[in-house]
Amino acid sequence: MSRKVKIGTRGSKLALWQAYHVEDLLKKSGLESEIVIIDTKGDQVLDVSISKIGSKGVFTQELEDQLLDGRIDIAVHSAKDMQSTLAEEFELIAFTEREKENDILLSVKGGIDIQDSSKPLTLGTSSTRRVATLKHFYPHVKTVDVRGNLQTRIRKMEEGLCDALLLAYAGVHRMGYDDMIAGLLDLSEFTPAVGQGSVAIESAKNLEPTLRQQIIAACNHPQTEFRLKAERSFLRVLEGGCSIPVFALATLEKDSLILKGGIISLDGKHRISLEVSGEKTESEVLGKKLAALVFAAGGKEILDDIKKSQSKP
Ligand SMILES: NCc1[nH]cc(CCC(=O)O)c1CC(=O)O
Repeated sequence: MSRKVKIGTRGSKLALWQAYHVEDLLKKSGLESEIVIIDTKGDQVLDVSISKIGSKGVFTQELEDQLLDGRIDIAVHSAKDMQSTLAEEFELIAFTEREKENDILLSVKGGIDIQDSSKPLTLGTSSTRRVATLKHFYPHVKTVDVRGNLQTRIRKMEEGLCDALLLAYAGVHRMGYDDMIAGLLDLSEFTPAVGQGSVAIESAKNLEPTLRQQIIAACNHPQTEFRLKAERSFLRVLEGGCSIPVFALATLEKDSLILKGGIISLDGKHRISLEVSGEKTESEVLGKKLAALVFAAGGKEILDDIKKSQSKP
């Protein structure tokens, strides 16, 4: 019998759900675990835009410190919140089975239809990708910035800040708000953020090899891993932090992987979305290939413009 796996997680409700999910997967494989809640800088400054405090590692730094000194064995994250490039000492060892990767509309009132441009509609979101996507496909829709956890956002919506929230299905489903879902958005328009819908397990590279292997066997979903590796390889080239409207979605058809992805200008005017396909075992190569195509098609200019506008005070 091996020792208890120490699972590090942030303390938000979504993070805890994810940690319990990993705990369940470990348990099914006969691995005991305990959950260690770790407060991160990102948790302390929820009312400040993440792009203002610098997105790099605000939700991961404290977890990584504890991975390094062995206070925890693994850290559990929403895969989509993970930077595309980790520091040398760390790696993502497993990706849990992805759930529906769509964005959705969440509302307490009926009759929410983004197609209907005859009625005013205000959506709450704080994602640059979602705002830019709306500007591109649904310019009649107004957006309002809404932050905080799901419960807080729902309260703000109920207070009248917006008609509906635009969110990831995964988080809404995990928090048990399925019955408030007013519509699933089309993947070809609202192509999700890289990794959306899967939980990533991070470890230090010096984690004991047998334990590492047991955790992978218990938690990793190989199909999801192929998909996320392709998407993350694409993101790595685009260096898209969470404040850049980059999107990608890989799907598998038997052994071939289809990777769609691109970038949108902040004003929604320019949207580049391309597709590559090949063997699933070539996922990382496919990600780089797609990135090169997107850059060549004008993505480089869009990215440079966004970076320029965001570096202004
Ligand atoms: N951006 C924050 C975030 N990070 C992970 C999720 C949901 C879970 C997931 O997509 O895996 C969310 C909420 C959202 O985007 O609506």
